[in-house]
Amino acid sequence: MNVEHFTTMTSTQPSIILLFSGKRKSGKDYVTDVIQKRLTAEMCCILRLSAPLKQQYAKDHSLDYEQLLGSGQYKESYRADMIRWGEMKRQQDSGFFCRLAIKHATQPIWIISDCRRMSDVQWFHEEFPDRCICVRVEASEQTRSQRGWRFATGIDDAESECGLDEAVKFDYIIRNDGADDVLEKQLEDLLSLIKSREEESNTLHNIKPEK
Ligand SMILES: Nc1ncnc2c1ncn2[C@@H]1O[C@H](COP(=O)(O)OP(=O)(O)OP(=O)(O)O)[C@@H](O)[C@H]1O
Ligand SMILES: C[C@@](O)(CCOP(=O)(O)O)CC(=O)O
Repeated sequence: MNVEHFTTMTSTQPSIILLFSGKRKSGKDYVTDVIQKRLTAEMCCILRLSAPLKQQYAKDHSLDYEQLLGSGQYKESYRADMIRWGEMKRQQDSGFFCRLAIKHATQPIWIISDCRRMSDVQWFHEEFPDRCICVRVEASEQTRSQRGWRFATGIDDAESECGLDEAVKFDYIIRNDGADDVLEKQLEDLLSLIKSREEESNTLHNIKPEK
């Protein structure tokens, strides 16, 4: 699908928010990067709830923020402690990282690439009613293992990984087991869904496209 199909909005509010979730190494970053490229960085930004978390955690613990953002072993060795640290903050204020993550966003389409908890999904639905699309990225355990995933007790069986396994109705589920043509077809379908929801949302919120 061409980017011209999507409108440039004059509003400072987003017209659509894609709430992405998925297990470790399901390919959330990979898939969201491809979608952003299709929509262009002018139209669409990727926001990570874990970015402000990792930034503050890196500062407090004298760690390399860039490596915590990456997909390598460095991040994994701090994951359990980052989860603990983040949950302490969330207990005081469940929207803490959501608010920080969206602070500087100006594009009309937002991708939240790492929703993990019901409180994340609820926060966005409450703050931005009628603008959210819930997308799940799934890959088999075999595929995830090939990408470096190993089951870790206390991580893969905890809320950070399982908080959205039930009780969320996903608007779209992407199977990402590595076949390019299969992924491509699903991305086409998702882009069509985004376009139609964007039109509905703009009508509902009376947002006018730029001339
Ligand atoms: N469809 C794909 N084709 C090729 N490589 C892929 C695909 N999906 C994911 N990968 C690769 O698998 C690895 C894990 O993907 P990614 O970092 O996107 O997963 P993630 O769900 O964001 O993981 P985590 O949250 O555990 O860091 C990366 O090296 C990525 O490039
Ligand atoms: C600490 C944590 O934010 C790490 C997320 O890292 P990533 O999205 O897998 O790159 C997970 C969590 O918030 O429970």
